[in-house]
Amino acid sequence: MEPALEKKYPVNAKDYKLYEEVGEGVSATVYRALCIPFNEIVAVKVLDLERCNNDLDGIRREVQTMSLISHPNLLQAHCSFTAGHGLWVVMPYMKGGSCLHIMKSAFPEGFEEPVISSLLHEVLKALVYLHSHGHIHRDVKSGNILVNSNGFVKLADFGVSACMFDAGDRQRSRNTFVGTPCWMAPEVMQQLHGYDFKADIWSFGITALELAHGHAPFSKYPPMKVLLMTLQNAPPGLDYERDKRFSKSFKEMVATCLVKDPKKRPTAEKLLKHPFFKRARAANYLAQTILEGLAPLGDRFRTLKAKEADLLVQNKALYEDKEQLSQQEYIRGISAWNFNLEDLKNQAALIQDDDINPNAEDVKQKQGHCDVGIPAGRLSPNIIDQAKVAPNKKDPIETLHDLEDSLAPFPIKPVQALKACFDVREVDVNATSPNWKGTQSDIEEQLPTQCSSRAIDTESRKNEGDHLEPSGSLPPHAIPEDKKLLSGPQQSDNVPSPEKLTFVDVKRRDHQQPKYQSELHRQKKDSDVVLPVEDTSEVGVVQRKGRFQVTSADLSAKGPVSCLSGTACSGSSNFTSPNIATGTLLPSLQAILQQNITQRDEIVKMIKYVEQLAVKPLEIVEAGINEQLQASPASAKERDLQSQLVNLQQSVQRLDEELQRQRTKNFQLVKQLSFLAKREERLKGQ
Ligand SMILES: Nc1ncnc2c1ncn2[C@@H]1O[C@H](COP(=O)(O)OP(=O)(O)OP(=O)(O)O)[C@@H](O)[C@H]1O
Repeated sequence: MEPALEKKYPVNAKDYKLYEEVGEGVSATVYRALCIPFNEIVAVKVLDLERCNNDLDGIRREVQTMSLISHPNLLQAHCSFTAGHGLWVVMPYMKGGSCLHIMKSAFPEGFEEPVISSLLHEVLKALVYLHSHGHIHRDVKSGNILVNSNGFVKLADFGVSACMFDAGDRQRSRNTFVGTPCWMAPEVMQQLHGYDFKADIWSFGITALELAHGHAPFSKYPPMKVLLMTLQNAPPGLDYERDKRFSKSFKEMVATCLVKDPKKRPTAEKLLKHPFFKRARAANYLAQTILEGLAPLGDRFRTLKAKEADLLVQNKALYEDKEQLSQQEYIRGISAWNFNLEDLKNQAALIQDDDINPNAEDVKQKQGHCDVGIPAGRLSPNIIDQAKVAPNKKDPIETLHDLEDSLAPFPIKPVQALKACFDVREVDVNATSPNWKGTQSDIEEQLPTQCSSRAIDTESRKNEGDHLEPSGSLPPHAIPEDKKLLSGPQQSDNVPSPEKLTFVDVKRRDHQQPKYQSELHRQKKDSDVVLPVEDTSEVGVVQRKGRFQVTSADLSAKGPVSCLSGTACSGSSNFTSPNIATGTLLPSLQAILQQNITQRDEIVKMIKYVEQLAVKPLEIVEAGINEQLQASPASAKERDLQSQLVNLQQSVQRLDEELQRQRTKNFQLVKQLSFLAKREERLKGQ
């Protein structure tokens, strides 16, 4: 441990004198500062708790991780404390700043290979340490690689790191969508099985390209487009004309990291043995090569900020263009993707015909070559065609459809991935729909059971605030029957298809309605597919996250809701209405009851199956977690199994909840049936 870290740094703001700004992130500003009692220059990262969007869990995680880790290549916090509505994190001052800032100031075309090797070698050592201690960094990028005045390299920013062995919320957070789109591994975007430390290896590969070119692949595109391109295109690599200057071993090293199948990526430990890192040189080499002649960090930061401002002024006409904004965020090295509706609207509007094409260079270089994620042969003709000819302009929803088709080889539907990107969660329709409340509609409340079952089957389902509910999906390979059980007509109506989704800014609805209607919504509204926002109110809300909801047209209170295939199941049916003949209702109710019983049986079967699979290994895992944290790192397979087991555990819990729900519904239906039967008898008697 470095001697400075053993000192007890004061935990009071008055003991620090803040100087100039040296960095800025999504929720934090970093200052050069003086620790007065020690007369020592430090960096103070001030996190604005109000700007953090209630992500206190994330902040806690960052501070916790920063103070627990201890490795020469990881930026460890000296201390942290709250001051006003800010959280101050005191850390060593890294005078050189981030590699991103160094590149932006002096190496716009990227670094030379020995520099890259030296930088990445240090980062890799940090990753080996983190992974062996059960952490995934999740935000590896040049903006988070800091260099001090002696050329020592430290990986920083644990704002989005996660612990792989954690139980509970933190474990579940591995199923969340965090990081920076350009550096984000496809499996993180896909959100199916969660992800593991191999996601860092992908980001490491992207960082290598960033250091080689001066920018990350796709960095000029808005996040939505980056998502599409990462999922659709072959992985980026060092195979362009301009990359001729790089060695074969560098190209190979990058290629091994940027494989879409995470299992095929090497571990950090294995990667460290790659011949490319034999070129790594000592810290003083870096100091001489990349730091010499650089202006002080504060000045560089100011210049970059001024450039950014200029860019904004110069592109006034394009001010609304998210590509510009995205670029500026990139220049600042900002990690998070800001999920607000305006972003969504602009991003959707930006997806044009050429947006989902691999760029010309890509096509030239990569046709016929596509990595394990989407083998070229398995690419839908759609994508291949797009690569060859310029298609007609399509609306964003159509584009999503195309994407859905073209991603058929992926185990997850892109809409699900996009839902994760939009960070919306599903809520129980019955609970939120005022039209399904009240005594008169008690029966109705019970009827659309299928509509709400989807709400349970989502991994983006979270409580408000920082608690995540159990992630939903069962590993398909673990339970082959799950497809059989959860697919088919019963499922189809539960899944809001892209054209049924409307993004609604709840908070702004009342006073900014015309402004916030997204392109997605407007276009569909025009074609009468989606209810006008005015009509949606709370009805049909299937997802909600913070102030955002996703509504489904099918859940309209005004129209009938076909929840069961071919079965009458109207959300607006009124059982007390004299217009409805009980004779026609009874068969329907009986059919629904039958469906419920069948479904319940399936769920019970599934629970049993999952329990059988899960119980024993889970005991072993629980007992072993502590050992693993201390002992040598588990193998990739072990980690994979652990991850699957946790998923299974969560699935059991989820299914159990669903079973309870179904039981209650069954009970109500039986009651209703007997009530109707009696009524019919009474009517016959009259
Ligand atoms: N200890 C440090 N010494 C010098 N500069 C620093 C230090 N820590 C951070 N910086 C600079 O401040 C920038 C923002 O810091 P940081 O990434 O930790 O903030 P953040 O809000 O977590 O940002 P993001 O989430 O966008 O990565 C960094 O990119 C880096 O340039």
